[in-house]
Amino acid sequence: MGGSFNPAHDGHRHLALLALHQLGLDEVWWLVAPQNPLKPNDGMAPFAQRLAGARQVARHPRLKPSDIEARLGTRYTADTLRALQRRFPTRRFVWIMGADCLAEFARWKDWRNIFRIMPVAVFDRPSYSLRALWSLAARRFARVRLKSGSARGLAHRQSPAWVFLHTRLHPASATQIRGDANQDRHSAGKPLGQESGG
Ligand SMILES: Nc1ncnc2c1ncn2[C@@H]1O[C@H](COP(=O)(O)OP(=O)(O)OP(=O)(O)O)[C@@H](O)[C@H]1O
Ligand SMILES: O=C(O)c1ccc[n+]([C@@H]2O[C@H](COP(=O)([O-])O)[C@@H](O)[C@H]2O)c1
Repeated sequence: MGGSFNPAHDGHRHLALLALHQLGLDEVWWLVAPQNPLKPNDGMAPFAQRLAGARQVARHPRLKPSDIEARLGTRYTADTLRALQRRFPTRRFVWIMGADCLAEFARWKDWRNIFRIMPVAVFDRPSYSLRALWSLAARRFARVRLKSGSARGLAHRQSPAWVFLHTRLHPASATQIRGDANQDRHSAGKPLGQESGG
């Protein structure tokens, strides 16, 4: 699974543990993205800080935050996944993401080929399931969507193949955490009693 992890939070851990168990994986690698090509650089914490945060949140021997995307020198997921397969030819990979990513997948570079490079597992996330399932990507690849009962063997399927898993939801979001932190900083600068509102 890839992410900005700006910052890492329990929603990432929730997603990774669901993927580990429901897909029957050996490990879940957290590819800390040097820079999401669709997100502004502004407000993005330094890479080392985001990686350190991911390591603190993961706290599990089989969840592996990694700087490999920075070392591979790739920025787009399609390039990263091809490079991973070249570097680890005997491993079987699954690309894991939350429903919000599927909802906007058609904006990613070479997104059709991501489905062809390796199997994809999408996990539900509060308020995104309808948008994800009606997205261009979901409709375009509807014929190769597997039933959720096939999730366990997904890593061994021929791509394109993907699943959408309706699972327990986790409300955490980095946008909200950054918003709360800004609010706290803002309130801290105000006289007592004026922390919220005007
Ligand atoms: N609460 C969650 N439930 C399920 N998946 C999640 C959750 N939070 C993040 N993810 C997934 O983790 C991956 C990395 O997410 P990311 O680092 O962008 O966190 P985020 O909370 O979505 O950040 P932001 O709000 O800045 O977009 C993505 O695939 C995203 O869909
Ligand atoms: O390849 C792309 O065009 C692309 C566009 C948007 C996001 N991504 C990747 O999707 C992952 C999730 O990104 P984010 O910022 O939502 O956590 C992360 O690995 C990004 O590099 C990739």
